[in-house]
Amino acid sequence: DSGVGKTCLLVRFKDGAFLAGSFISTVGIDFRNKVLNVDGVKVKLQIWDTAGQERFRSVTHAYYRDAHALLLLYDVTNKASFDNIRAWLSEIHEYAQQDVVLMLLGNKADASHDRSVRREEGERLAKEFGVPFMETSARSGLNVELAFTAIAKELKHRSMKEPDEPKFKLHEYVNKEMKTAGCCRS
Ligand SMILES: Nc1nc2c(ncn2[C@@H]2O[C@H](COP(=O)(O)OP(=O)(O)OP(=O)(O)O)[C@@H](O)[C@H]2O)c(=O)[nH]1
Repeated sequence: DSGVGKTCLLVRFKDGAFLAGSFISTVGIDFRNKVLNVDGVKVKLQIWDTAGQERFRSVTHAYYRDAHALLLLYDVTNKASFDNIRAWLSEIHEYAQQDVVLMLLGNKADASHDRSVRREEGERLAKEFGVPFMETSARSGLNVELAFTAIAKELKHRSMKEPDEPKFKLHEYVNKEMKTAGCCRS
């Protein structure tokens, strides 16, 4: 949805900074590239930042088809954005590739006073749909690197398919990383 923090999350990942100040809603679509080193291999991520506003829906639909991965965000301070996740998931099933890598993110985890969606609710929804889940914060940086790195690892493993290499398991990787970091790394 609009305002959940998609642009801020991407800017935090790309530039390591938080876009404070007034909220400038994305018009249509935007993108940023970032090159990551994944286990000694350079992986270039081209990350599309969609507009959450309803009036841009037809523009954003066009980009689902070519996406290798989708990060689906809601805002933990905005219950409606959480409730809308089911509708976004059905859009994804309609427009995206069947084997698209999906991850559910509950953003603005820093905003504890305004929280209206508990972490357990996010976990439950993610489990229901079989997608990895974590809470993030573009403001504090919580789990931002982890979310994008996990996606990059999955995409790298899919594209390289080394015969002797064990299959990368995104779910397990995310759960393990969250546990070792006590779920709260920035
Ligand atoms: N507290 C807090 N505020 C955040 C966080 N991420 C984004 N915001 C604020 O939420 C507002 C919206 O952020 P954007 O990143 O522009 O939202 P968006 O999802 O890209 O919105 P659209 O472009 O309209 O789809 C801004 O005022 C941000 O400062 C966060 O992690 N914590």
